[in-house]
Amino acid sequence: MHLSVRQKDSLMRHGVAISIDGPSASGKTSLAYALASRLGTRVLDTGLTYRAVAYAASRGPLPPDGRLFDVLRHELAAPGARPALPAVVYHGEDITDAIWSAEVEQQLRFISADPAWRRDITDHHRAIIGGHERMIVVGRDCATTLMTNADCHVFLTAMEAVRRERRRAQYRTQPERAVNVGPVTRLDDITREHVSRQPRGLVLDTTFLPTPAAVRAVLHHLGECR
Ligand SMILES: Nc1ncnc2c1ncn2[C@@H]1O[C@H](COP(=O)(O)OP(=O)(O)OP(=O)(O)O)[C@@H](O)[C@H]1O
Ligand SMILES: Nc1ccn([C@@H]2O[C@H](COP(=O)(O)O)[C@@H](O)[C@H]2O)c(=O)n1
Repeated sequence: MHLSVRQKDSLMRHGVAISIDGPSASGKTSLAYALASRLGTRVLDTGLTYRAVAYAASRGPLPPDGRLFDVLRHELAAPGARPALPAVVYHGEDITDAIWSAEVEQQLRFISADPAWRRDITDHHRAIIGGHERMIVVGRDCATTLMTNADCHVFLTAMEAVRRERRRAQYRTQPERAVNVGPVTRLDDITREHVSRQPRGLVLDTTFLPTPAAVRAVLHHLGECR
């Protein structure tokens, strides 16, 4: 399951566009950063924008129509080794840690269920991707909406109990973080179906598949798609 040196060289020279979708704690972020460091590709973690908007909503009235993204900045993760989470800034304040609070988690439900917010956030992501088309985009509707022309669409899944345990272990040392891991949602099902029908689609169950093995599977798949 390895790319030849020539294939890897070509991927790094020309860049690669990958969408990664899946339910919470299926391993999307881990896979994205591991691939990014192998391929020198930038990462857009769309969940951070949803969290940032939820944070802004929890802080009081939002700026008038269309102005939110003037004051909310969400950096792409630069190529290279796995960075700390990319900085998210609201009104000049670093909210990178604050977006993981229980309060934000509660607001998230309303933001992600609201079609108007989904549209505005999607437009914002499209504007970011417009300037860097060769990148890894991670989230919930990336294959269906944001990166329909990716070189490879990945959908990760894993048993709910395993995802829940991963998150519990991850946050054992960060009790202030309150991230819900629930059942697979309807949006997850739609995206999974979509990815499984794509010639460039790859559905991986990470229940017993460590991240390095998932990286190898994606690289192998990329090699076959190109
Ligand atoms: N393939 C894997 N096998 C075992 N543990 C994993 C795997 N992938 C990720 N993990 C662990 O599971 C936890 C959640 O991983 P990660 O943040 O990558 O998931 P995610 O799908 O991006 O979650 P979310 O959508 O909620 O942000 C982390 O502690 C990570 O180390
Ligand atoms: N493309 C996306 C990304 C995220 N969401 C919603 O935001 C929540 C936070 O995302 P995490 O990846 O940090 O867990 C997530 O639970 C979704 O509700 C989304 O709808 N679409």
